Amino acid sequence: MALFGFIGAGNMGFALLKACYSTFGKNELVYFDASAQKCQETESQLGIPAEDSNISVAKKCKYLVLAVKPQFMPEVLDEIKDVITNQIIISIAAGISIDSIREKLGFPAKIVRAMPNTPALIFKGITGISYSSGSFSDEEKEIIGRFFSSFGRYEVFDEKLMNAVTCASGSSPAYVYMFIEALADSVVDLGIPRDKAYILAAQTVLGAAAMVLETGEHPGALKDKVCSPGGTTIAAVKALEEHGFRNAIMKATEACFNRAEKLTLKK
Ligand SMILES: NC(=O)C1=CN([C@@H]2O[C@H](COP(=O)(O)OP(=O)(O)OC[C@H]3O[C@@H](n4cnc5c(N)ncnc54)[C@H](O)[C@@H]3O)[C@@H](O)[C@H]2O)C=CC1
Ligand SMILES: O=C(O)[C@@H]1CCC=N1
Repeated sequence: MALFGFIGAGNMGFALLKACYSTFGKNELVYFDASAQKCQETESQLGIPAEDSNISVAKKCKYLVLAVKPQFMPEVLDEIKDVITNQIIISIAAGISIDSIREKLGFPAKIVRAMPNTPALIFKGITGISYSSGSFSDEEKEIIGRFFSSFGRYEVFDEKLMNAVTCASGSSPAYVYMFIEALADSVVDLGIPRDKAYILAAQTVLGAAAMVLETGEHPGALKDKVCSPGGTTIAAVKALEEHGFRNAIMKATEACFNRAEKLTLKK
């Protein structure tokens, strides 16, 4: 019997498997992916052979991580529902509510709904989590906490905020990469070599993010300290405002949230 079982070893499933491997060890992990290639890749990287089915994974673990796309959740839940007894389900699927999972399973299993992000692959993720009703023991909460800490930080939210969390944790790395790409392209245009452009842009994002987290100062105050009167930065800030920079981010969040709301499992 292993502590953790994974159904799905794609982008996120593999990242979480890898972190779990480092924290809990290979004897505490079982997994299966419908793609034989994913199973082979995971075995070659972690040295753990895949199980032969989702059922086998579900039967052999206490904490069952569902890491398939939201569209595949109904078929996976149908497949495993007869072997779920006291396992705790950890779902990372965008938009899929705790109630809709319980409805598919046919009973009120203990569920943790979570929204991690891809920096989990290098143990620098941020995950929003939400506990279902049902009493989680202190030991279960401790193991769940260690699991989510194994690939970065985590924060607990009321489930009604999980689609909003998705906009700021799960999806937002994509826009940060777009920002880095655009900033790098713009300085390549000014003659900076491309490799150095990515270093300048990415290290700036890393450093600015660390300033927010480590100083506790308001992001606006930190921005003001960069903007010398009549200087270069305020000229750039003015151009960003003229082009709707902040509004573009807010519109992105609105679109992300609306999509998450639409993904909820149909009965
Ligand atoms: N990619 C991301 O940045 C994030 C993704 N998520 C969530 O994680 C989940 C997985 O997303 P990704 O890893 O990006 O997708 P992915 O497509 O990379 O991985 C999903 C894996 O599930 C496997 N799979 C499909 N049907 C299956 C079945 N019936 N049984 C077993 N395995 C099956 C696929 O072969 C694939 O390897 C999604 O629900 C997504 O909403 C959450 C946070 C961030
Ligand atoms: O784009 C998606 O639907 C998934 C969920 C959050 C990040 N990737």
